[in-house]
Amino acid sequence: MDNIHTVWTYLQDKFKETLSKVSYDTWIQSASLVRLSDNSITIEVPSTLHKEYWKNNLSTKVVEYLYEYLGREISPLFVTADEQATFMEQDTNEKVDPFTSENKSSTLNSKYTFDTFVIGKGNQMAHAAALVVAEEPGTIYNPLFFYGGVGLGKTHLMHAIGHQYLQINPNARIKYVSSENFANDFINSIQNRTQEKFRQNYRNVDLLLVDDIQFFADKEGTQEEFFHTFNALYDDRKQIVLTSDRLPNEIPKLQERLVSRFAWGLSVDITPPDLETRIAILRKKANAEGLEIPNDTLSYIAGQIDSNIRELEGALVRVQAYSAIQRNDITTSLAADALKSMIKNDGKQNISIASIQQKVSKYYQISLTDLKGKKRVRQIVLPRQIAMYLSRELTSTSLPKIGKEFGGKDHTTVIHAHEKIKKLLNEEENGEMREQIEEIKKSL
Ligand SMILES: Nc1ncnc2c1ncn2[C@@H]1O[C@H](COP(=O)(O)OP(=O)(O)OP(=O)(O)O)[C@@H](O)[C@H]1O
Repeated sequence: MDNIHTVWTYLQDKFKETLSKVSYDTWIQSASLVRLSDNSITIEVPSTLHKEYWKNNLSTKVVEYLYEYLGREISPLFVTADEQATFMEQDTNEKVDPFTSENKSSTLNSKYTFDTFVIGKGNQMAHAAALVVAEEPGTIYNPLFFYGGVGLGKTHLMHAIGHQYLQINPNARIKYVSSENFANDFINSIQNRTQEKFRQNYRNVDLLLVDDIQFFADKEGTQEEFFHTFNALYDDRKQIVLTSDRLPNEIPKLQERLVSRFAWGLSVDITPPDLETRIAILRKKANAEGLEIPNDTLSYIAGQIDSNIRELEGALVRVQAYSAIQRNDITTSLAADALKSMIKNDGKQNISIASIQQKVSKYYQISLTDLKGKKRVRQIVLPRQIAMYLSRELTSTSLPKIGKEFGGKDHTTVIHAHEKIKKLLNEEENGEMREQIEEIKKSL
């Protein structure tokens, strides 16, 4: 039977024969075959830039090669890692790919393993807890709860637990889902009167991984259902792993009984990586993709992107693509050029948090010390939240870093401020506030 690995190896070999080394390294090495069915395949690529390239330059070849190998016409679909994550979640309840023998792990991203995870100060404890849970599930830390800012490796660790668990128990039933997909599955099951199937799907598993549970906020029916799912699995001593961008008690409108259950196990935060860890992550990614990048260039890139690992990876992809397009080796000056255009593209590089703070404090006539301080009076709190909102909207700075710039506040305070101002701006009666914010923006 055709196996996803052999088909991918065949395609890789064919491309190796026809492409130059640098093209092969840039486009093929960075991709992976994530799904194979009777008449289609899905290839995961690192970015939209790669996706366009595959579509325009490589897709005809894929069809041709697969026809040669499989004797039938197969249409290729290209997805970025983010899109793939969504597909995976949507797919978990339904199809079983007849061509792979790895159905149990089909919901796990093969790149997110313990082997590819770099340990640093900010994630050491989370990593250790993840390993314990993978090896002794359902006993010591149940549930295991990871929380922290965007793109810091929570999902990666979750998948790593799944892979490790499967390695030890090859027949284990594992389910990975985002909280949004859990909610969608639940709603669909009500609409289609398939609630029993839904329950079986979620309760007959050995390991349940639920990502981004902050999106349970405000979804009462889903919380109710999740409460029962949680209880059934917990009583059965099945391991549950959850992630969120904040602690359970900071998730608005999360039922108290869920908050308290989530606290039964272990909650561990993941904080942004220091420079050394960022360099180590870049080095590992570069090695995995067979890229030769001098150490000073790796340090340069790591120095530019200082908090979010997803962005750090994006920067590496950009540098890699830039070098392939320019047909030049990767050097620090090439990286600087590549990243300059990246930063220019999102238009966020020129505005600093300090300038936002200055303009906002001047506009509302409060001191900078108050703006960054802890006073809770309305005349100060609102400008402070507006300044945080603008910092999030107009700069690429991570949430924890914004919090730090505002007198060492937690990233959840920034999330809260951003959400609050966004909501106020959407309310019709707040026209005056919209104008004020526009005026501040113009002055920046
Ligand atoms: N310590 C690490 N070592 C290697 N790669 C990492 C590490 N941490 C994160 N990454 C990589 O960074 C990217 C983002 O990580 P991930 O998706 O796990 O973040 P997250 O915390 O779940 O973010 P979000 O809150 O947006 O869901 C992934 O490609 C992941 O492989």
